[in-house]
Amino acid sequence: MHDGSGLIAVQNLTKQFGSVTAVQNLSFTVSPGSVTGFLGPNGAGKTTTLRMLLGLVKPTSGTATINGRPFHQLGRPGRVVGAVLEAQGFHPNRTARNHLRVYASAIGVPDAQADQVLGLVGLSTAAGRNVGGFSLGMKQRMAVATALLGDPQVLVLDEPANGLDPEGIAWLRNFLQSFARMGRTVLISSHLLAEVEQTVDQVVIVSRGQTMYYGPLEHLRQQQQRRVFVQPSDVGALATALREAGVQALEQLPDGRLAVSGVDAKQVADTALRAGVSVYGIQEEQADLEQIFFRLTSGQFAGHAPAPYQQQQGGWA
Ligand SMILES: Nc1ncnc2c1ncn2[C@@H]1O[C@H](COP(=O)(O)OP(=O)(O)OP(=O)(O)O)[C@@H](O)[C@H]1O
Repeated sequence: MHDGSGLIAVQNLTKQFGSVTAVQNLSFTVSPGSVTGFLGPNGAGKTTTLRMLLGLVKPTSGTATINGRPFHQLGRPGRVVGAVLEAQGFHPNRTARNHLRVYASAIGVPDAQADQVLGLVGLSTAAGRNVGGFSLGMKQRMAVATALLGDPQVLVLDEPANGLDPEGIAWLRNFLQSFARMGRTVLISSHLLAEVEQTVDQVVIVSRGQTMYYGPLEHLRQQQQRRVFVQPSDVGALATALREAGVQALEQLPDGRLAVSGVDAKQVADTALRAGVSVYGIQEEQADLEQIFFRLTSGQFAGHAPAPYQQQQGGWA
């Protein structure tokens, strides 16, 4: 039973807890048929935003709507949006099936739906087992199953990949992508880009309650300045030729290579050829999304880029 498009719209959303601004003027939309990653480091305001979307926290200003309505105005919200906000408290001595039946009755859907959603998350064979004995990955699947009970148009999951092993992450990815392909809407939060990189179509990256980037992950990658590392026979001559060609972002590395920003390898090689400089090696740097993510979200690095050619050991934070 779906009474709308499944569009999530967050507009100029702000939440102030006393002197703490948890969310500041946040805007984004999530369209049906896509999986959107809601990314940011711990404390960035992700959970607060999702709680406002789900009617659990009142915005200080701005709006968060599903199908154009705030949560409390959705007729039968359990049928419109399924959500998992935190690692769920499961009654350890209750079977998976019974746990789901309790929730099914709470949102007014038939008992049979419990077995239906267990099938969807691959837990049919564990239906009669106590949830207390489930692995973390199985509990995450149970949480997703609970969110699916009302056959919702919109799925909102807070850190669903948290604690999942690679197999669990692969399962989640396939599941969410096929759910979205049915024309439904999926919004998942994570503080780790790598965890959801393969799953999401677009991302909303937040830091300190504000949007840092909103759009397809691929555009983010493309926006980053490329760098070319070149090993020339004469660094000085190539640097001069590149400057004459209008390239200013050059740096000589201690190992004798030249790092050139904002051009591709072909342009550098052509310039070297014209200047009569031999090229012994040339390499284009692949933009590392994880590093881009850290640059966008780490306040520490907000005002300046890190020393360009230092080898990064174990991330930026
Ligand atoms: N009920 C509350 N009272 C006061 N401050 C709060 C409350 N809820 C959240 N905050 C603060 O708002 C900010 C954003 O928190 P939030 O939990 O939304 O971030 P998050 O991005 O979900 O982080 P995490 O990944 O750690 O869950 C933090 O500074 C947090 O301490």
